[in-house]
Amino acid sequence: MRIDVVTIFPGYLAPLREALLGRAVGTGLLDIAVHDLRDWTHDVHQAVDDAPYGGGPGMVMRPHVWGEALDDVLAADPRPARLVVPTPAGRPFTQAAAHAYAAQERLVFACGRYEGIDQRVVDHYAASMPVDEISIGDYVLVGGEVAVLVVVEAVARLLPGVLGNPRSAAEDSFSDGLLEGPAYTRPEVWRGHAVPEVLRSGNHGAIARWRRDRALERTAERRPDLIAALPPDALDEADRAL
Ligand SMILES: Nc1cc(-c2ccc3ccn(Cc4ccccc4)c3c2)n[nH]1
Repeated sequence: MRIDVVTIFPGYLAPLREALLGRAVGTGLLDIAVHDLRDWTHDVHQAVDDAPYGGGPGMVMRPHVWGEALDDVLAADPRPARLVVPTPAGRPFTQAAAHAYAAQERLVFACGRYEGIDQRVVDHYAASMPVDEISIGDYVLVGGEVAVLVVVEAVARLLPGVLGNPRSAAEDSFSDGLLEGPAYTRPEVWRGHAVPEVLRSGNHGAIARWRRDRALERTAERRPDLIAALPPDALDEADRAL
């Protein structure tokens, strides 16, 4: 998979070169290119923003610089691409979206700053390619870069060979629609807190049941919306007895 990121703060994307993702890039599983939007400005001030039409606070990113940048970035590789634009007003980015993105040959991320990017940029490219405006949560960031780090990590970990242990991607949170339950490791007792007995019993049936019960309890308590969204046949009799 090829990933391009266009931003006025390329340094913000440095973490993509670290650890797991860094190795994925090094082994050719992932090809990441970060581009400085200001490379496509022509004025001495390298202006990328201007006052919003209709008034209002802050500045908006000008369409023509984005158009020149995205035209060049898209033309640099023949693979079909999906343009992803983080914004507070976007559709929620979910694990399902991460799986959909992991199946893409190429993702191009446009990182806005200020009050966002002139809407005509999204409208223009949406006429010739898939474009997603996405939100990573109901809180307001200062720009799109952190959202891109989140999305790239969530997607890259699903790519075969990126994670050391492929099982965990298939069985992690949200894969069965529930939150992950509690996890424990040595020592058996830490500051007076013992590991739940069942986890040391070797009884795999009881362990699976206990883990499912803890995941159901946690999900019902913290994310009742996920319980409500489960398909009717998702909960068995033992689940309902909880
Ligand atoms: N989930 C999520 C995404 C963002 C996000 C993404 C891109 C940008 C570009 C500029 N801003 C700042 C901004 C503040 C207020 C209104 C509009 C834009 C961004 C915020 N915040 N929260």
